[in-house]
Parts: sequence; structure tokens; C-alpha cells
Amino acid sequence: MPERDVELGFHVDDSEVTLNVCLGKQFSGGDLFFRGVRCDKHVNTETQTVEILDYSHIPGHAVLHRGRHRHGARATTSGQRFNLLLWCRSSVYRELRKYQKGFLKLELLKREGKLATRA
Ligand SMILES: O=C(O)CCC(=O)C(=O)O
Ligand SMILES: [Fe+2]
Repeated sequence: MPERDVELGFHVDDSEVTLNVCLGKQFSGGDLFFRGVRCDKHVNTETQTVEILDYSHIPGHAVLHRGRHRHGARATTSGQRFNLLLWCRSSVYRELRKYQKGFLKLELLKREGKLATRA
């Protein structure tokens, strides 16, 4: 019976950027798989061939990836793997995204003629 995560299913992180540092020890398996970036609405849509990226951890090396990059970790098949995960969040970026979405909605309403605009 495993005491820790064996594998990590397909997911996105609640981060802008994730730093994943492989601290060791000796192991096999545990590869990361990346499957493209999506917005919230399309996070479960199909993967295109060009988006398929697999990565094998190397002790002492780190991976920096976008939190929104869809990914998961395959099972560690032998040994022990220790990774340090750092989720980096930006409140400024998140605020800006909210305004951006608001502006986009306004633009759509204008285009559809549902919003009065000055000549
Ligand atoms: O290496 C792992 O087991 C964690 C992978 C992951 O979810 C990540 O890098 O955000
Ligand atoms: Fe993750």
C-alpha cells in the first residue's frame, strides 16, 4: 500500500507559474505529461498532436511551467521520488484578467448592437 502519491491525474494548477524541482532520490517512472494550454471553458477539450509533450524528471533539475498548462504525473514505478512544488500566483495578473474579460464582454455587446454607443 503506497504511503504517498503514486501518480497525479490530468489537471491544471491554481497558479500562474509552477516550479517543480526534482530533489531525487533514485527512481524510475514518474514522467510528467503536458497537453496544451486552455482557458477555463475549454480545459477538457481534445489534445492536438503538436501539444503532446512528455518530460522525464532528472534529480537536481527543475521544470518551470504555466499553471494553466494541462498536465499530470505518471506513476513512479520503482524507488522514491521527491519533488518540491512551488505555486506562484500573481494577484495583479488575476485582477487584470477580470478587467480584460469585462472589456471583452462590453465589446461583444457593442458589436451585437445591445449597447448604446456615442457616434
Ligand atoms: O512531479 C509531480 O509529481 C507533480 C507534477 C505537477 O503537478 C506539477 O508540476 O504541477
Ligand atoms: Fe500540477
